[in-house]
Amino acid sequence: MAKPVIAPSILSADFARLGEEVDNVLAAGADWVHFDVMDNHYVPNLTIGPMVCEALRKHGVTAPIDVHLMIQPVDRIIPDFAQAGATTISFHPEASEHPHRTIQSIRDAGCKPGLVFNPGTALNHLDWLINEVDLVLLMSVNPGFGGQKFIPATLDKLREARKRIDASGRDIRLEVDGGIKADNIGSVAAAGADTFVAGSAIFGADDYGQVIAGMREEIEQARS
Ligand SMILES: O=C(CO)[C@H](O)[C@H](O)COP(=O)(O)O
Repeated sequence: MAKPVIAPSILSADFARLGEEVDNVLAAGADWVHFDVMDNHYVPNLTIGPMVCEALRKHGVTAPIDVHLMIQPVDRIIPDFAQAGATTISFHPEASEHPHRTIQSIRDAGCKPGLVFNPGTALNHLDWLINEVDLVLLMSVNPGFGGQKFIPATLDKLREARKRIDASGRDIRLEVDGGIKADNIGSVAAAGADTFVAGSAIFGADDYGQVIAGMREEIEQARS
């Protein structure tokens, strides 16, 4: 099983102090920075774009920046995010007219492509795209807002995604996002996730390091 990755979602960070918040969460043991891009069209909320990603790189962030596009259309912003320093770029296949082409353009831009599935979206897009992606992200809440409750049916979906990834024989991360806390991260790890996005559980705590360490312990226990 791949090394667990904890990716705090900056959606729940204090945007007035974003650079400092990201520095603090990485110093507290986070592996990646999860970067939620919302357009008030594909999802009913509006957040941040490539300029903020570039600003984090200029600030000195060297950790992987895991961009989750909740936007429609998808394609035209990809080169800008690559230029801005994105590491992975994930998108919702139903938001792209040509998901295979979108994946190709993410790779051509020098980033790792990922596919994202909403709670109500079947995994069928993996049938013909699993060999093209480096990451599969299952949403465990409906996208658009932090601080929502984890949807338990995600556990069965994670098991299904894990089977498909293992059968592919490829090195693909299985990421989960939405309502992840220390008290459910063990069950999502046991269901096959290896990459864990958490926003409010981390940025809402006084001690980021304590929450991240607690999450790691739960993951290790679930794997042992
Ligand atoms: O993509 C998202 C919402 O669309 C967020 O990353 C996600 O909800 C994380 O926040 P929390 O851990 O508070 O649920």
